[in-house]
Amino acid sequence: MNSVNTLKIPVQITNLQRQLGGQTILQDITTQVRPGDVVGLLGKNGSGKTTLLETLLGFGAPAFGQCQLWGEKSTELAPATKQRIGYVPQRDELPGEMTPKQLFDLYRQLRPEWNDDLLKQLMPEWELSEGKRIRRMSEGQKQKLAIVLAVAHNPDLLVLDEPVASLDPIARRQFFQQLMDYACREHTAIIFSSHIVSDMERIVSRVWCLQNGTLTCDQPLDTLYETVVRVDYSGALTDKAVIGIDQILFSQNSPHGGQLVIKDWNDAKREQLLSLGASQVKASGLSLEDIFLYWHGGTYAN
Ligand SMILES: Nc1ncnc2c1ncn2[C@@H]1O[C@H](COP(=O)(O)OP(=O)(O)OP(=O)(O)O)[C@@H](O)[C@H]1O
Repeated sequence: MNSVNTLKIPVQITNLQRQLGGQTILQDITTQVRPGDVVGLLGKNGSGKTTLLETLLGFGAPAFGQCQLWGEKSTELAPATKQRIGYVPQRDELPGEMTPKQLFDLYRQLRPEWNDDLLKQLMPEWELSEGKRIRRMSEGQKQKLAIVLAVAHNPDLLVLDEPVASLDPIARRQFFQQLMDYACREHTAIIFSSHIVSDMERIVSRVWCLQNGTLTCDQPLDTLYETVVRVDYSGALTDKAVIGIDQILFSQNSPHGGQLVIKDWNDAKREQLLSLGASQVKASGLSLEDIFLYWHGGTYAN
């Protein structure tokens, strides 16, 4: 890739390995995020999501490989490049003794692209008061304020680590609607992690899935829907025969028929099933939540 191209790519991660406390937390991650991409980062507790988001933002150096934002090494970003980023950390890092108004006054000085119009729209929409001390706010109110602060300077890259964990269902819906409007309007690259997969499904264009620090899925959401499917079939397919089919995430077989969940579903796999003795092969789509559950072993999937 030439340097002109990397300048246009908000996030480029190459062969990333990160170690913490002598342990390898992230390994072999190579991926990128382009302008307008909305990436949903999924993974079980402890799979490395926060570590990945913090590393790509330059809060800590990789043991191997690198993260670049618009062609600059994340750990050595120029001040002007930092201004292009909005970040909502997983833990509340707001100064409790300040009010939102005092914070806004401060940020307005520091951030040239500060957007007071957006603030005027978001504060009442989210029922936030400018004069209330932050330490007196509820967790959800603080989370909303952190989101407002992250978007109010019109960033080109927005990174949100569990941004909706404390929000009520109405606020969550509002947040996703606003994020969607924002992404369409500004062509901003967005990466966010969440355990609420059904919400994520409404908005993401791409899915990253981390398993023990490895990116095992990095695909457009549409591709996932098309290629990870539940297959119902009639006929006697033995467990032994099923083992010969690549990328099976789940299987339940009886002498009369059965059900499989398969990755990378395509016509060749359909033919393979037919040649093994299956008939009436019918593939149907899955929700992102079910895809995620099957991807992790399927124990609790429907
Ligand atoms: N400073 C640290 N030193 C050693 N290990 C750490 C440190 N920070 C995190 N880890 C470990 O790294 C792994 C990944 O943690 P991380 O917080 O990135 O996971 P996560 O996917 O964000 O989890 P969750 O969904 O619970 O927020 C965990 O096993 C955690 O214990």
